[in-house]
Amino acid sequence: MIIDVKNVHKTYKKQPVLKGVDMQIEEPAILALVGPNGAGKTTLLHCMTNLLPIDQGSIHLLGKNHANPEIFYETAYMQDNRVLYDHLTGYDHLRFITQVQKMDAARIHEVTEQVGMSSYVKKRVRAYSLGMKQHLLLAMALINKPKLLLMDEPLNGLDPTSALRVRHILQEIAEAGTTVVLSSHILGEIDRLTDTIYFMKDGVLLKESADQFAINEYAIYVDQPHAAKSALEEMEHVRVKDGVIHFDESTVALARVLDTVSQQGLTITRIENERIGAEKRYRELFET
Ligand SMILES: Nc1ncnc2c1ncn2[C@@H]1O[C@H](COP(=O)(O)OP(=O)(O)OP(=O)(O)O)[C@@H](O)[C@H]1O
Repeated sequence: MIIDVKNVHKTYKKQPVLKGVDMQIEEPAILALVGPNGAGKTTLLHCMTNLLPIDQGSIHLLGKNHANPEIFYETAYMQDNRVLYDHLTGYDHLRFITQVQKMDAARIHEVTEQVGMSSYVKKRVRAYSLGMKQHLLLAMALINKPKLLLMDEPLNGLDPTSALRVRHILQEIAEAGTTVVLSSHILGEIDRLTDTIYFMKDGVLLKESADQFAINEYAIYVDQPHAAKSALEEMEHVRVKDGVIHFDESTVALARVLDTVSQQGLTITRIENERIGAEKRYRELFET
């Protein structure tokens, strides 16, 4: 089993945070950990990697007890940037890991190219932006080619190009057999990465598959926005805003909207389609 978390409890002083968490992963996959601030996501990741002791339950990663330090030859944990040392360079951080893990230093060059930080790897971390620090943390997490990669908010502070690059890297390593667990508040990005979401609510994990709640949201742009409004505003579940026709495919058939548009003699100039899953379910679970 890749991840076997059983009935884990964790209380800080008198505040219970994890109240019987279970997570069993048998096949390589990308899994998202989602929940509001303070729900306990970081606490769970810290417990999984044994940075925090658990009060009750058991945790095994890649078949080994999580207290066995050998797990770090095959597991990586990308934490937030407080683990970085300002006065050291990115290279120093990576070199330290290759030395401890007895890896060839040539791997540093490979991984810095992969995450796109070659131009500043020799600069001190104090001169890094938030996004540059995220790149370094990612390089540190990937350098030992982990079979299991745990990531706390890896998309924080990334510009759209970097976020795209990270998404591609995660998809690539997942296809090659690495299991990735990432916590994130960027729900649109989660929808692009995975269908398997663990929502953390009231100290336990609810496993959900986006297949069951995702919707296909369409936005159709036409050449005569005013005509679109009068032709479609009567249609149930269709909204026309600023001349753009919006609807969710589970409530209105695409063909029906397209027929109406063409009957009115309108020309479609653009169609956008977005899968919305994590965000919709998040609202149902946490904003009631
Ligand atoms: N060292 C600590 N001592 C006491 N309480 C703590 C400690 N660390 C976290 N907590 C509390 O535990 C709860 C869960 O915190 P945690 O950081 O795990 O949440 P999170 O889901 O990762 O939140 P975020 O999305 O804001 O990162 C919070 O109420 C927090 O105040």
